[in-house]
Amino acid sequence: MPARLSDAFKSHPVNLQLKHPDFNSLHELPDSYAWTNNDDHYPSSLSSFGADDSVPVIDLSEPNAIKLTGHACKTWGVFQVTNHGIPQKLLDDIESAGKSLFSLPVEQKLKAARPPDGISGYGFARISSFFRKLMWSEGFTIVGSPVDHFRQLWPQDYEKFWQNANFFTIMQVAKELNIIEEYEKEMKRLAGRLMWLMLGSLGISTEDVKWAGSKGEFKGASAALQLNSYPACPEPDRAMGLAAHTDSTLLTILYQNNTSGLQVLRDGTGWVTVPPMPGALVVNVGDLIHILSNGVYPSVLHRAVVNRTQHRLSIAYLFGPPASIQISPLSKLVGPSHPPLYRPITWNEYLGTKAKHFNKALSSVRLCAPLSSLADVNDHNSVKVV
Ligand SMILES: C=C1C[C@]23C[C@H]1CC[C@H]2[C@@]12CCC[C@@](C)(C(=O)O1)[C@H]2[C@@H]3C(=O)O
Ligand SMILES: O=C(O)CCC(=O)C(=O)O
Ligand SMILES: [Fe+2]
Repeated sequence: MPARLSDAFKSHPVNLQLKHPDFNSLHELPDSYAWTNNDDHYPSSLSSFGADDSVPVIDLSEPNAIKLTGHACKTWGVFQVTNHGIPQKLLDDIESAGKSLFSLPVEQKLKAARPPDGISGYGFARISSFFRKLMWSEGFTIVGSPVDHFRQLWPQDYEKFWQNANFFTIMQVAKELNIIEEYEKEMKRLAGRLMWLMLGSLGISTEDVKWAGSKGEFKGASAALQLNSYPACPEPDRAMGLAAHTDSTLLTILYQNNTSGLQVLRDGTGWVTVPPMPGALVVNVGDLIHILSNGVYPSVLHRAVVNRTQHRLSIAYLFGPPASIQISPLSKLVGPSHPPLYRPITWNEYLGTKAKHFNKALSSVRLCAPLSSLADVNDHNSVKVV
């Protein structure tokens, strides 16, 4: 049987069974949440106010969207998209569904805690184990059908729930499960479209990517939905919502509510805020596009900061290939003058590598170490970007 995404961490369990706090009851920042510059692997304070250095916004209905996408991937690794075809109603609905999940009592959420060797469930971000300090956030990871999740995450409650709940509650939960399902379906379609804008701009066509299917529809693709909640924080300048990382995906589509917090690290500039734009979605280049493109489209280092007054919510659709397909630099992009820089690796194997090496994961699959004089500035893991 081919490997499934949900098995990715079976051989790399991570123990994060720390009790999650009730953030709303904390009126000052506990020491365990107070970050200093030394606690992050990357510079934390450099903030950019440059008005002309802002993340590209691409209107997907424009005829030159493909060119703009290629340029954004090469120079930023992140862009926002408008006219993407996801109905505003669905974005509003998924935001409400996310809010209602996070507003459950802590004990209820902890019943759905992600097991150490699992991918799905409630808890701190997986990468938390690489830091001495805790992040000011909580998350739900959903892989596959939300109905199966409901059953798996709250097994004791599942049968009882359908037997005892009143009509209104049942309708409410059914509606939320439906919204998550619909959101996953729409995101998958958009992810496929974005993949072809990215690959197309590199001169790659559907025949070049066998696992994309004959119509390039990425039928066997896998994905995870990550709901992130960042409660208002009494001392935002000393806290970290989600520490700097690149996504272990092909690409990530992120919806953020109207509160800013997402920042990307830009060479020579520092941390640049990706401002929330009503109706727009953020697209990140992940490590697997970095590999497929042989480093031409570098994955983007990003993080989430928090604020004093507003609760922030983000929903990331983490899109990847079928879990057991080998990903390697596309043959059209390699040749005598462009040797392949990365060895073939499956998504599951890469997730395991990330669980083990975190920000050294990409360089650990690199074939030839860059000479210091030819340092690959696109590889965050070999060169510190300051
Ligand atoms: C498919 C994925 C991608 C994961 C692991 C697994 C499920 C959850 C994803 C995230 C979501 C939050 C940031 C991150 C860094 C984390 O800690 O969990 C992501 C990670 C990755 O991109 O590496
Ligand atoms: O909350 C955000 O803006 C970032 C979330 C993120 O980076 C992730 O879920 O991978
Ligand atoms: Fe991310």
